[in-house]
Amino acid sequence: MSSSSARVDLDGNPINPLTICMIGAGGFIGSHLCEKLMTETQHTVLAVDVYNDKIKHLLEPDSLPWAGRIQFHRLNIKNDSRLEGLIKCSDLTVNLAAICTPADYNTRPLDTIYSNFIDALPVVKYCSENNKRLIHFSTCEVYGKTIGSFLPQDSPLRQDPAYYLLTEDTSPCIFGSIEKQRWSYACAKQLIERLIYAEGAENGLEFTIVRPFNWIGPRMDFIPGIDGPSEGVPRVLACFSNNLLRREPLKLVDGGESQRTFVYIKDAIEAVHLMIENPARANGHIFNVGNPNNEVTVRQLAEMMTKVYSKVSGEDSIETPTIDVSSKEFYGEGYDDSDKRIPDMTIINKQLGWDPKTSLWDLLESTLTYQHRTYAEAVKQSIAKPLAN
Ligand SMILES: NC(=O)c1ccc[n+]([C@@H]2O[C@H](COP(=O)([O-])OP(=O)(O)OC[C@H]3O[C@@H](n4cnc5c(N)ncnc54)[C@H](O)[C@@H]3O)[C@@H](O)[C@H]2O)c1
Ligand SMILES: O=c1ccn([C@@H]2O[C@H](COP(=O)(O)OP(=O)(O)O[C@H]3OC[C@](O)(CO)[C@H]3O)[C@@H](O)[C@H]2O)c(=O)[nH]1
Repeated sequence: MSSSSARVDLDGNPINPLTICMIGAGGFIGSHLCEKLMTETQHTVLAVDVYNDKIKHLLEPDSLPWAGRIQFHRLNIKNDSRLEGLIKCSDLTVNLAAICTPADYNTRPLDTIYSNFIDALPVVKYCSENNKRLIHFSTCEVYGKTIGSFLPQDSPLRQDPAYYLLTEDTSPCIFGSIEKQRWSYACAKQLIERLIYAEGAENGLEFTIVRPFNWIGPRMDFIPGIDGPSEGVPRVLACFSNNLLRREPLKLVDGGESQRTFVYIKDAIEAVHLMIENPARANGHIFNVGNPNNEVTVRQLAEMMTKVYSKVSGEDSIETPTIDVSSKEFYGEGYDDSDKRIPDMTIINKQLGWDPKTSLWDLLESTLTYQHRTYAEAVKQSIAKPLAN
């Protein structure tokens, strides 16, 4: 779609081109958000990250239709004095930068806490001091475990949505004990949310907080040994994709009984786009962004991915498609898990009229088609190499 000055917001007001400082623009969500802003709007993006592999296709060649509207700034926000200048010359800052892979939360808790709390502090401060709007990415993990998970297994109350539905302004945040270092991430995210909220209340910071519920799609994380470390453990979509590409059983942590709702990245990006262009409706709000209709256990996810991958690759599935592993074996000491995550969509629907559209089967079909096209050949070669030596 071509962008035009006639575009209007949800209240019929013309949308003026913005300059957006996007921190973490080189990651999974950032790459899709940059793509959306380049192809469908006239906004300019100052893309900040330490990596740019996932947005290279948007940065060059110079003949791209949006050339001049996206600039990459390779900087680490931990220690770079250029950050304040970039925030100052933007209308809006979107902060996506974080360590956000569960394998790191209990094994690198200090890096996790620094990344998700300490490193975000200057971003909040510069936005507040310079009267700049901030959209900050938090997580559904701030809810932790559901109230329902503490009820007896056979309690009929477990079926009552009041005991499991996660609502921005009423649900409690329930984390495990301190030695369960899994919660280092959720706790750091919760504290930065509280700080942003306090900056809004005391100093008038215009903010929106996003709580993503398992956004998945192409370019998520990495395939170990291909475009990431061989021993690295990415999030579940990439772990299972890697197993399917290598024709290995998918590993189900603690029986694969945890439940998740998965939303297609392209649906979720629509929601962020609406937040960017409708500040009067988005400011001061915390938004769940997920797809309550796409709930599965991790075991069901594994089964569905196996079927979809067979369809898109034309390969039969292996004889033993899944195996069970303990969380201690897979993630190490201090891992814990959220039992169930269903987002209440009332607030985002009321404020922005947003609803997710894509079914889990359809989103897996397009994502696994991408995974197969992008990685199958490289994985085959990496498997063949040691044999050839
Ligand atoms: N993908 C999801 O489903 C999901 C769910 C919950 C929360 N989130 C949150 O959304 C945000 C983006 O997630 P994502 O899935 O795109 O993750 P990602 O890891 O793909 O992207 C994060 C990006 O931030 C960059 N970054 C990290 N530290 C940096 C630093 N100090 N300086 C500069 N750049 C830095 C990384 O290089 C990376 O490119 C994170 O804050 C995450 O906690 C995502
Ligand atoms: O090979 C595997 C990998 C994972 N699991 C289990 O799948 C569940 C989901 O895991 P994952 O996608 O890695 O992450 P979480 O949903 O637990 O946490 C994320 O949610 C949002 C975010 O904040 C950022 O993305 C992050 O914290 C889980 O139960 C794993 O144990 C598996 O069985 N096999």
